[in-house]
Amino acid sequence: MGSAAAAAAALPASAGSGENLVLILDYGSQYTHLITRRVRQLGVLSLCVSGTAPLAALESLRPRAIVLSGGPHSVHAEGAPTFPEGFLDFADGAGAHVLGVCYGMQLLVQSLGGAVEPGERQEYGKMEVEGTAPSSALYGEAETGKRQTVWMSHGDEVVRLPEGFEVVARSVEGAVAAIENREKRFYGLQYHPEVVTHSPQGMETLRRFLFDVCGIKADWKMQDVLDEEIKTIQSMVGPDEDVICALSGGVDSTVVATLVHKAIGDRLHCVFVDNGLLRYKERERVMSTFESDLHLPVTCVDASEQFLSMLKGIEDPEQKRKIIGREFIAVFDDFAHKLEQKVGKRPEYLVQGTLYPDVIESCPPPGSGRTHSHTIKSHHNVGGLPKDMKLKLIEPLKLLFKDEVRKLGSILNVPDSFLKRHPFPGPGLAVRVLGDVTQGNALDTLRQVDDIFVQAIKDAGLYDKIWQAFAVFLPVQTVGVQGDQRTHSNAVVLRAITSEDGMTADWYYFDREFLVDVVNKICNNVRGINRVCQDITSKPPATVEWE
Ligand SMILES: Nc1ncnc2c1ncn2[C@@H]1O[C@H](COP(=O)(O)OP(=O)(O)OP(=O)(O)O)[C@@H](O)[C@H]1O
Ligand SMILES: O=c1[nH]c(=O)c2[nH+]cn([C@@H]3O[C@H](COP(=O)(O)O)[C@@H](O)[C@H]3O)c2[nH]1
Ligand SMILES: NC(=O)CC[C@H](N)C(=O)O
Ligand SMILES: [Mg+2]
Repeated sequence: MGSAAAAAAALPASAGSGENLVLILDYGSQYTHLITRRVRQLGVLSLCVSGTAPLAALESLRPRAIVLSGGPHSVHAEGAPTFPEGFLDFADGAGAHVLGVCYGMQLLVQSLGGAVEPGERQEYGKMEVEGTAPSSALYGEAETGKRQTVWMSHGDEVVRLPEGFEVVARSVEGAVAAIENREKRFYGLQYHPEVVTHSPQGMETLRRFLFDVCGIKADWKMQDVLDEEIKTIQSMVGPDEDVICALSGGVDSTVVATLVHKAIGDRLHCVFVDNGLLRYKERERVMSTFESDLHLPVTCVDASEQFLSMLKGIEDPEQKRKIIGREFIAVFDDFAHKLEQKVGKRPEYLVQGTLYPDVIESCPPPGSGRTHSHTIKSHHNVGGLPKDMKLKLIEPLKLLFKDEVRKLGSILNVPDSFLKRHPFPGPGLAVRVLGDVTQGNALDTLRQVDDIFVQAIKDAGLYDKIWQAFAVFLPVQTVGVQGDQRTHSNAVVLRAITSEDGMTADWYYFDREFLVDVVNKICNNVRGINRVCQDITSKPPATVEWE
């Protein structure tokens, strides 16, 4: 998975024939997914695939426009990623428009016979660029001679253009900032238009590229996504077939369950698994709110002993994730068997609330310098799935980001009390108790700390301002003094982040009074904790969860 072929296979019917599809080829920039998001914000479906994917996969997608992302490599470096073989001829033959961003532009220039060299100085951060050509398609005549602020992050620069190209903007330092070969439909930007906070006109440039240059239509709307997904599910699932839905009570599975229920009604059977790794009173909350607020019947399977016994003594984070992925499927298989006995036919499909970031992060594209083909972490519902699984997956949200799922949910009239919930990972507290989850009283201790922290955030009216907040249990004991007694107890960490989609994140800055109050509550109420720390690392370089 994670390859262009997988993306092609997952292409929803709502993507149409590709005539209004934008493909982002990833060369490892930390901003690649931002390009995908900006294009979607303009109402156009965009998909992100590896920049070194085989050409056949791109051909089947038939995109109208292809954006080449930035990347950490120099085009001269050994092993620097390059186009799929035959890419330039394919783009030409298919009439696709190609926009290279930073590394993408440098790769385009070098491949077409121009020259890229290490610049005399590097340009990092905000920079002024000036339009230099009235004929420019990206800027238009009105921008000629005008300056705009843009976000630069490069060491190499274009020193000679390939034949047929024109410089249409330069930085005030004189570096080539934008190029065009309108006849061949090749375009390049040395800066990052997708970083709109620092390139304020970046969105306008992307808009011009998509609509004026490529002639793409903004036809990607959440209502259409919903209608198409419902039709697809209805045609996939036979009229007498029952389907299982893995329901966690989180945003994604709630939206997906509501959507599939709309498609096939009561042939949908939601299963909520108590894996022993849930938060304080989570099971009770899910079971009571689902029937009362959403009118969706749910079966709760208590598999906590099964999960915890398999996790006993396991310290490696990836191993923990794989075990959890496997046990989830074992529970669903078992449920399928029981349902077969009841309804007379074995369910073939399992619905999951898998999102685009789960797929991107579980299976980074090969050649992407950001990850160097490393799996950052196996999300239990993607990379953690067993290879021999029998149930086939229905994952209608697989191409959506979290905020897009929230929009879809509101079209489906899912109440805000579900849609505004902070994300909670399927492996649950197992990725928040570092090391062996069964150590001592760790899980119960963490449940109490987490509940105090999140409740304090709600009481302070901060819940909706924060994207995700939780506590982490450290297998570390430190010395403290409580009630005049020496203690040697565990430390916990509080983590609260802001984010758009969980792919990048910043830490949330609490007032001193808030923190003082929370730390007091934790140390006074939770036995076995005498030290509280706050995680002030963004993503990157950290990830959101600790494991
Ligand atoms: N305890 C659980 N029981 C059944 N299915 C689960 C459970 N936890 C996770 N899943 C399945 O795994 C999928 C991915 O989990 P994930 O946490 O990303 O999504 P979510 O729980 O639906 O939403 P959120 O990210 O808001 O928590 C879920 O959509 C659901 O299908
Ligand atoms: O369902 C899930 N299964 C998983 O295995 C998993 N791992 C991380 N997360 C959630 O994903 C977002 C990004 O987290 P990371 O920066 O830790 O990868 C954050 O919102 C995390 O809580 C998961 N969700
Ligand atoms: N941000 C980028 O794409 C950088 C491209 C290349 N690594 C350079 O430094 O010029
Ligand atoms: Mg969840």
